[in-house]
Amino acid sequence: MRKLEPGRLVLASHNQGKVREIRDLLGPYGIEPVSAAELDLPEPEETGTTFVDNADLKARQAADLSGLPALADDSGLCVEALGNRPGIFSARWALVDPSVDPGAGPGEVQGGRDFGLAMRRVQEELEALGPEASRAAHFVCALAVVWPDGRSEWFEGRVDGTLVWPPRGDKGFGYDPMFQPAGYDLTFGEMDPDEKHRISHRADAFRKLVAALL
Ligand SMILES: O=c1nc[nH]c2c1ncn2[C@H]1C[C@H](O)[C@@H](COP(=O)(O)OP(=O)(O)OP(=O)(O)O)O1
Ligand SMILES: [Mg+2]
Repeated sequence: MRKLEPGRLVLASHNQGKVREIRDLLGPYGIEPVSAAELDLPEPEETGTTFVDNADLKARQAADLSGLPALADDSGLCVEALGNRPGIFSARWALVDPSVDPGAGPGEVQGGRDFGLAMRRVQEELEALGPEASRAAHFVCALAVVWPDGRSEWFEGRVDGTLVWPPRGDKGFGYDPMFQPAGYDLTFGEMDPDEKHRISHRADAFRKLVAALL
């Protein structure tokens, strides 16, 4: 299997929180990816129906446009009592434009995102199910590496936990303040990055990527 080389990898993500975490996770291996923003790559429409599909399409577009190997991450929060929603729609539930139905379909990803709003949407849907509803949830992360010749490899990770309300902490991004991983008293929003990187869905997927490609 081909190996990743330092200085020759595009990171196909437009989410600054995610880019920071992926740089942290790759740093110990001497890989400093070029970001999609630095190359001025457009943000593709995420038309896939699974995390892996969407990670693949984001990495594929970046590899095609740059001629370099590309890495993408598609991830999200799956709430068990909500039939694993928002799932692949996790970023879209944060869209501020109320004309976008957050569960309806791919929609158009534009405008601001507000994760205070997205977390309230999750909490309101859980409250509507009544006090006995399970608050179990998990994060999923799918990583795709697409080589310039179009071949690809995929790695998936997961972390289980519970949703808390109100949200706590401002260290992470996205839904971190309402997610408390199993076995911990802190939410991801309250944890130092090093601690999150030991247990997160992204770290789990990265361990598999590192074993295969580094
Ligand atoms: O560790 C995490 N902690 C908290 N929230 C998280 C995490 N990981 C994913 N999430 C949520 C928020 C994110 O916005 C969405 C992923 O959506 P996703 O399409 O994969 O990413 P994105 O649109 O933010 O950036 P991009 O597609 O350019 O990589 O799930
Ligand atoms: Mg996205």
